[in-house]
Amino acid sequence: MAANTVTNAQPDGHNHEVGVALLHDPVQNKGTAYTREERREWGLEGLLPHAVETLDRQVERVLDHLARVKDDLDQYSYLMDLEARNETVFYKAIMSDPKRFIPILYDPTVADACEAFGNLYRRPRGMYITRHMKGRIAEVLRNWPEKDVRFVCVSTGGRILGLGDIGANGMGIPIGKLQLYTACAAVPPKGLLPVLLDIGTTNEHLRADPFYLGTREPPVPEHELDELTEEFIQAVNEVFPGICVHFEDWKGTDAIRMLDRYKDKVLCYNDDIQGTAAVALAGISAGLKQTGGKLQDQRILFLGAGSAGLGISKLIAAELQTLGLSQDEARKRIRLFDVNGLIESSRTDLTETQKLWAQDEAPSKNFVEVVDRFKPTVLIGVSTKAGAFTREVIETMSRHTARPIIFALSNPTHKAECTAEQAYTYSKGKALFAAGVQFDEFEYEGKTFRPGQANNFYIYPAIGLATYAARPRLLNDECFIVAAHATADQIGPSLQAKGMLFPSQDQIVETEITTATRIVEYMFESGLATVERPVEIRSWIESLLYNPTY
Ligand SMILES: O=C([O-])CC(=O)C(=O)O
Ligand SMILES: [Mg+2]
Repeated sequence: MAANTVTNAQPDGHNHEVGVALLHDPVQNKGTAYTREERREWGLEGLLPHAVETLDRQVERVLDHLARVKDDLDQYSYLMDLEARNETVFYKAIMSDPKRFIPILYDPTVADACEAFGNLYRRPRGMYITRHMKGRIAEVLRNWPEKDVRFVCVSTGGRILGLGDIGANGMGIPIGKLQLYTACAAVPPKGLLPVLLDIGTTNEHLRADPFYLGTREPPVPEHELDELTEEFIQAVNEVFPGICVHFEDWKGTDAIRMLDRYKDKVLCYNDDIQGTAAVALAGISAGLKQTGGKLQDQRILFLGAGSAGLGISKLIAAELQTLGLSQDEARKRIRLFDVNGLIESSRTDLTETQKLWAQDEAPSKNFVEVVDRFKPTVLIGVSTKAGAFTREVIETMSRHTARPIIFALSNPTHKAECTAEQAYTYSKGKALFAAGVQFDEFEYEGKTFRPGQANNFYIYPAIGLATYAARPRLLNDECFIVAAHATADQIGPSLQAKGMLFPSQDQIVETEITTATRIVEYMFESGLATVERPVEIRSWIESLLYNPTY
């Protein structure tokens, strides 16, 4: 019995479990791949079936099983269990076919997983920090077994995808986002920590649900959230020095406030603001390469003026200023329209950030009228209003512009402002279209259209890999602009000919390494990096990558 509980110290200082404990450690476990010698050495004899398998055979079994599971959410659950048993097989399987597995691990399936979080729950993952731990957050973080944590992805659950406030059910998002650091950019999974900052929820339905696993209280007031976040930021930096904080899916106003407060003080970023902005900029740049237009000549209209819309506007304006426009001129190229109508200077309900975008012009609550008046060449939906890009909206836009660029970014699928089919049909095949989720190819009048997926997963894993390698002091907007251009530059002539706005997902790891290389070059040039500059950046980055193998 004793052999099953003792651990053996390894030369690297880590303990090598033995016996059943070894089979229950997902990082070390090799399952049926243990050789006969290893089985003898680690007390595993009799605990495994006879066959000794290769990693490839183990992966084949997983793929064979998944091919027979019809329901995406069942596939998701199977994969989560696999990760909890054997991390190597899990990553090897999903990295063997990222295009197939991104929609399972992540958007749109992760949306269903979050909504059913309390029902699907099997075992804890990541950390849950609540208001009750106030004053003791550092102590609580020390319960995490890994000491060299490099990224914490933290959500309050306050605005999960387009689903609104789902409180602690939102934990699926930090988990999924960090899995994509590894699946899309080969960032080693060991130092990735998902955190749900459980501040309560406005969602009364969930608070009354017997299976709900979060605090059943309304959210803490703003000043208390700010205190809790301040303590959290200090604590993660104290317990895990050099950590990068990735903010994800906070309520919009909280997201903007926290990013403004921390971006110049600690290593952090907000994926919904900066990652989404960069992917939108990448898509617009790629679209303009196809239409031959220039960014400074575009008129860009947003439906939705929350953290994503404001983040994209800010990044586009920053880019326009580098092209020579004044701040004023840059802002004039952009309009935002939200639930209360056009953002213009007579509005009295605007936040400080929204006011920056208010022009002196006639108020309007009619979106089609604004489309007709402003004549956008680029239309971006970040509203969570499914179907808001109606036939009338798209037809009106198409009357004024030869190749309308239309991005329906709200997700999951049932929140998108329009479908690919609608964008192509209403624009009579003229639209360059992308959505936050992947829509199928669509055939219109004999031509096949390939919708893009304008999702921040093209950006944040590369930002993660660059940060992992260069350990920058801070991340600034320029890092995201570099990421956007690096992404757009990877759509070669053959992809452009097919109307593609984003690189193919089949080679996503290669793509993101290329993007990360450009970001790291910028980090060295700008003095953000804190490590010594290697002679050859790309091969150095490649030497740091996670490779799922035994
Ligand atoms: O997760 C995604 O697909 C994009 C995203 O960050 C969000 O919608 O909050
Ligand atoms: Mg998000």
